[in-house]
Amino acid sequence: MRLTAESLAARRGEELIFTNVSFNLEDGGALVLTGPNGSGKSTLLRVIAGLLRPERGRLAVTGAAVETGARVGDLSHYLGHRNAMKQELTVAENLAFWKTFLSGSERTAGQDIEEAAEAVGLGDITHLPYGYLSAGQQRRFAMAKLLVAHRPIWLLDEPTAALDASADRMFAGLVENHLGRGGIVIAATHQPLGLEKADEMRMSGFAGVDQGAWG
Ligand SMILES: Nc1ncnc2c1ncn2[C@@H]1O[C@H](COP(=O)(O)OP(=O)(O)OP(=O)(O)O)[C@@H](O)[C@H]1O
Repeated sequence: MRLTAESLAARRGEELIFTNVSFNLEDGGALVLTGPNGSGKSTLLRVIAGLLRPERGRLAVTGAAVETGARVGDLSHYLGHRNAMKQELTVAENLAFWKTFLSGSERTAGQDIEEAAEAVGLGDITHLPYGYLSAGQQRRFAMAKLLVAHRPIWLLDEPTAALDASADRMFAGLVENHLGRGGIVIAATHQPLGLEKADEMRMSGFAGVDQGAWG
């Protein structure tokens, strides 16, 4: 699989956030987005996920296992700043919802809920309401969502915020494992994720826009 972005530009409201963002990632490839607050990392992830329309540019995913015309968003897990879990449902109920919602077919079936909970180090508390858990436990279970359905592309926004050191290592292991199986990861982060091989793209916000980047 190959994920290509060509000359992407994005706008939020009236503001142009970035222009001319291009990259190529193949099986096992990771891209880490860095840059100051407000430089457009989350915006770029949302564009890739298909949650925001790019102002300009093109995104494409190709490969033997990719159906013609497949959208990047449909092949992606998007882990945003928010965990996208219902506070009043139990962890197991939340993960069951995501498993059903995200696994369209045999090919996209992921791990069992208990297996995914074990993988994030919290196998014994899936019966608790999500809202009872600490911020770090909630984030760990948001990561378990990546495991209950298979999506080859992981789009991660500040994935390790609120995590302790052991959870950082656990998460680096999950990501390395995904990459080792040919997955692709794009992560926005202020902290090193501990990935052995990752390209870095530093976002600089409005720079370029003033320099006539529209051409
Ligand atoms: N819904 C929105 N409407 C208008 N402007 C927005 C919206 N969301 C974000 N922005 C603006 O877009 C710019 C880029 O924000 P973005 O969240 O992509 O930055 P970031 O690099 O992820 O920042 P951080 O490191 O703080 O998470 C900021 O100036 C922000 O104010």
